[in-house]
Amino acid sequence: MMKMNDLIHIRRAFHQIPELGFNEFKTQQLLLDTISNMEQTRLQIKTWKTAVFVRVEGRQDYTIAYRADMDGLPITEETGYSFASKHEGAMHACGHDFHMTIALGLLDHFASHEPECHLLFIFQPAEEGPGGAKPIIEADVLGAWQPDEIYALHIDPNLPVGSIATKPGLLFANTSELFIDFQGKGGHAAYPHTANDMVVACAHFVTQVQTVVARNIDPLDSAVVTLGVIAGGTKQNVIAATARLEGTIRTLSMASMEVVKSRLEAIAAGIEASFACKIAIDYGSNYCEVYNDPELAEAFAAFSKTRKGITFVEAEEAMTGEDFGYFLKQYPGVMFWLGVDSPYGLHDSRLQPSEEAIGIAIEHMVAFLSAKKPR
Ligand SMILES: CC(=O)N[C@@H](CCC[C@H](N)C(=O)O)C(=O)O
Repeated sequence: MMKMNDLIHIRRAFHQIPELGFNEFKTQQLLLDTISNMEQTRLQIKTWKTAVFVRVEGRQDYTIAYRADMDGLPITEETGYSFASKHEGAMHACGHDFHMTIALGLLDHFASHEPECHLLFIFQPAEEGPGGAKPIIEADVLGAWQPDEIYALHIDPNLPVGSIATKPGLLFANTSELFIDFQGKGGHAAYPHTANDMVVACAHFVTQVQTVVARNIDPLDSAVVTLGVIAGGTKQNVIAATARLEGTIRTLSMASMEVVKSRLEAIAAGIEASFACKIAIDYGSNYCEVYNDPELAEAFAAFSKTRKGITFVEAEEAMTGEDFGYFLKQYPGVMFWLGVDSPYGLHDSRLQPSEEAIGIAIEHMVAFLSAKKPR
């Protein structure tokens, strides 16, 4: 059985090897090595691309899945940790090192304590993009291992350690990535009349995008358009022939997603006309909302409220995205936040979640899954 020290060691090992979506090769190997040291009698293991699936045979013919995501982000770490990322320009800045460690702690427990229901652990690649849940479902990778219920957690830096938060129904937003390429005519800085400057066209586009939510979305609904990358040009005295924006759209309803996309396209058409350029919009990968099964979420909340050392918090809807939403479209289940009390937030190069939360989450979910009966 793994001890707390072993789990901290594993979390730090994951932390040092963050890998981007569908490139989680070392991460997959570390998962498999760790799982191979567990009691094997009731385990069945399979892999698909960089994903790992482990089924634990239980007493009742009812399967509860638990999902942990595996990928890191293209962020240069600035935590100052002795166990900081060894992969330059990549970091576990969204807590997936925690998510995997907690899942391993649970798996280790149930490998040597027969669970009431069958358990299915899903170590899923590419949550940050392009998305691993949908391809797993579409390729029917689970086959006969179909879950009856599914659960997952996400660390929450804003909540104190010992907190668990969720809500029935809508928890996270619909998302769409956004990649916008501007193509014009470059030229000499001193001859602007011979070119059409894509830095200026791009700047106009960025400014106009700020009206999309403010002037098209019902204030009682919610939407976000964030442009996280702006790039263009090659030299200070060369007029840029191209520019590129990268971002993401978040909406609580699918109707608002369609409104945002059509407004972006209308703005692009206007900029194309006024700057005599071409603009191509690519929506990359899209995630559906995360919608918790109301009955299961109420039951999970009720259980959490009975647990000593746990403070249950009624969550608000968040504009984060999660491709766990695709699993929840397929199987009833619950996603919840785990308090990790970091002074810096998710996707911050200084994210410092408290490792104390790992043991708390494992204990909580061991108790929950041990008490869980088929519906
Ligand atoms: C929990 C979390 O932070 N998830 C990510 C999901 C990103 C999806 C996709 N790459 C996008 O940017 O739209 C998030 O940023 O919310």
